[in-house]
Amino acid sequence: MTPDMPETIVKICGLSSPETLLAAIGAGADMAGFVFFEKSPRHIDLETARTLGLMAQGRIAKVALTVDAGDSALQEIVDALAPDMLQLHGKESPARVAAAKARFGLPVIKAVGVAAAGDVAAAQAYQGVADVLLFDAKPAPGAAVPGGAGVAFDWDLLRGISDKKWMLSGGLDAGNVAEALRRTGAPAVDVSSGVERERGVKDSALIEKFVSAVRSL
Ligand SMILES: O=C(O)c1ccccc1NCC(=O)[C@H](O)[C@H](O)COP(=O)(O)O
Repeated sequence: MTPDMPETIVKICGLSSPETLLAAIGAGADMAGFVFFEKSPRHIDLETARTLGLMAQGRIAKVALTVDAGDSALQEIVDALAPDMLQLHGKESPARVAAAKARFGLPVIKAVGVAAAGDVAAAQAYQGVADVLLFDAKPAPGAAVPGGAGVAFDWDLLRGISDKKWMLSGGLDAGNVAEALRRTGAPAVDVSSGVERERGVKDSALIEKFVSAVRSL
C-alpha cells in the first residue's frame, strides 16, 4: 500500500446481530450499514439499533440506511444509533438530501439505481450535495424493497468516473469483487446479499472472506 494507492473502503450493509457486527469489525471492514426499512429482512428496530450502535462506537463507521424517511423517523434513528453517516436509499431529491444533511449535521451517502448510462449521468444532480454516491443495481419496477437484491449491473457503465467519492454496490461477493474493482476502479465497495447464508441472514465467515478478497488485491 502506498499513499498513491489508498485502501479500498469496504462497507458491510444490513448487519443486524452482535455476532456479525463483530465479524465485520474483526475482519477490518470500514463501514457497517444498518437498515431501517420495515419491508426489508434486514430491518432493525430502535432497541437493536441502540445495542449495536454502542458495540460499534469508535470501532467502525456506522451508516443508518433509510428509504424516503421523514425528519421525525430520522431523528429517532439518529438518537438510537448515533450514526456517522446517513444513507438515503429511496427517491430522495437533491433538495431533500441537502435538507437532511443540514438538519442532522451528518454526511450523506445517496444511493443511485443504475440500469443504463442515463442513470449514471442523472446522478450528477447530487454532485456537491451528497458526500458520497453509491451506485447500486436499479430495483425492478414495483419492487417492495429498493436494495439488497444481490443483483449486479453492467459495471462498464461506470467507466470514466473520475470523482473519488463513490461506492460500487449490487451483487458483489468474494468471488467477483476483484473483477469489479479492476473494471471500475471503485474507491469503495458495499455488499449485503453476498455475505449472507440466506436472504437477510449474515454469515461471519462470508464477511471475513469478502473483506479478505478486497484486502488481498
Ligand atoms: O439491504 C436491504 O434490505 C435494503 C433495503 C432497502 C433499501 C436498501 C437496502 N440495501 C441497500 C444496500 O446498501 C445494499 O448493500 C446494496 O443494495 C447491495 O445489496 P446486494 O446486492 O444484496 O449486495
